[in-house]
Amino acid sequence: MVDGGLFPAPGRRREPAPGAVHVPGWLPPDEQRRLVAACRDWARGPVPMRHTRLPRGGVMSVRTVCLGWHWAPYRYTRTADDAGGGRVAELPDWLAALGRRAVAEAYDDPAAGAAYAPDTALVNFYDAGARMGMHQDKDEKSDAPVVSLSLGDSCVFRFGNTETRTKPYTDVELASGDLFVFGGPSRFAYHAVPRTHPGTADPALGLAGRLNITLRETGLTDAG
Ligand SMILES: O=C(O)CCC(=O)C(=O)O
Ligand SMILES: [Fe+2]
Repeated sequence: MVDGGLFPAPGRRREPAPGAVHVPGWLPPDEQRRLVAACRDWARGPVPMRHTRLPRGGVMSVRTVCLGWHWAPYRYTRTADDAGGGRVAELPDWLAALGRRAVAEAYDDPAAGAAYAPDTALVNFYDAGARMGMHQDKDEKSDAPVVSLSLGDSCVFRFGNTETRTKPYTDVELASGDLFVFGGPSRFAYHAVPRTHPGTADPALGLAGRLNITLRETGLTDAG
């Protein structure tokens, strides 16, 4: 099932699963442009954007660069040991603040927003053929929500359940500027990006492809 129909009204919240909230058109165009520019900066280093290698030999089709903590399957470290060894860039305060606003508005809960303290961001770039298989975000030692921001080409975002990587799931269309937050009973739900829709980005954004930023709380400290 596709959630929301052809032309969902910007800003209307919907909840494909308990604790999973989709806010279409959350980021206005100027904030989208600012984020695209920031992603370009982060992709330049100190750690390069790379196709993540999986332990069984696979290579992810998306390219990823991380802020705050570096994710490589299946843990977080401060240095990018599978991508040149550099120390990851800081997660900027303004991005954490955007995450707090996202949680507050998605859940209509200012206290939940104020309590949110993301310390890592994964920035994924999808070219026309890239996708992401069904997985859980479960390397974090915190059950705080994941905040997802989408830019550029729209995609199909498959949002499932916590038990299996199969049905029941809901296929949600994520477009540029959309916010998706998953926490509470949906925090560890399986999800995927089976495909993007190449060429659907607004040319004014200046991005060919899709960017997705997820903010997370790792629950980690440098003390280990
Ligand atoms: O690209 C997306 O919308 C989802 C990305 C994702 O699931 C992840 O980075 O773990
Ligand atoms: Fe994920």
